[in-house]
Amino acid sequence: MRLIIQSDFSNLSKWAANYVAAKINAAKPTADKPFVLGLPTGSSPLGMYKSLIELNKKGIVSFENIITFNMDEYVGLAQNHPQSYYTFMWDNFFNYVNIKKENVNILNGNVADLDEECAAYEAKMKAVGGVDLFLGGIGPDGHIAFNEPGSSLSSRTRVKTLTKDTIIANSRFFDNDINKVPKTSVTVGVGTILDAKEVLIMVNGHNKARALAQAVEGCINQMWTITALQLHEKAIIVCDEAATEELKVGTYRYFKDIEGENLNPDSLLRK
Ligand SMILES: N[C@@H]1[C@@H](O)[C@H](O)[C@@H](COP(=O)(O)O)O[C@@H]1O
Repeated sequence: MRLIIQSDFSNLSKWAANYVAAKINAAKPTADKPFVLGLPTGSSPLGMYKSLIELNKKGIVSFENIITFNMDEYVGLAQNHPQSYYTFMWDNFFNYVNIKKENVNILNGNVADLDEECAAYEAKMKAVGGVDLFLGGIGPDGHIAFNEPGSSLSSRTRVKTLTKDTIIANSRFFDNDINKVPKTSVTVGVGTILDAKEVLIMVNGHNKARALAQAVEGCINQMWTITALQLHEKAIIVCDEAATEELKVGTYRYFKDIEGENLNPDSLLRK
């Protein structure tokens, strides 16, 4: 696993966006050979989406031949609800880049048969050749997508009940009222994420420090589902200084030293 430590959220976001753009450009996607991205919601990826929109406007990266699969969605929230992940994605990213609507995939949490929806999502990912790069954030309890503590590390796309911690954390988007937060979600599994050719996770802020320490220094275990990333052959975590608070000094220095010039976001687009 690589750990890229950036000074702040702005540089973390720029690094992640430049990495994504460089990967897309290196793959030279076409209509017949599209590049497949896995995408998250939440506050962690917001800066990256802004940077990608800028790169797209400047002609540095195109989303014309990109297929996307979002990680998760609430169950029972109308698609046009301001807090649905569908609305989030169109408001914060898709409306501002040259992506084709038919190439966007987001789980529908309003269908009668959610199990069928989840199975079809997995099948579609496979049909397009699998995810090339899965992007993500993590919850303060180390959950990835909505794979809450105790989720199987080989889980696939399915319905998940949200924990009290997540409901409380996400109530900030629902007038701070936990009763308004949906109690269940549909989410890709840990196994689904591990199947991607590459995984890039963004972690920022003090409230993620314990989760980051578990992810990098902890043992692989189902109570911190992000630790499964240690099993992936090409995993990167990009974080800010605030999130490193619980890392050992030696771990922090090790990754700073080993990444050297790679820490400069501009170096990614020069290659
Ligand atoms: N399902 C999402 C996760 O995919 C996300 O990583 C997490 C952290 O959100 P934030 O980035 O806002 O801290 O929130 C939710 O639970």
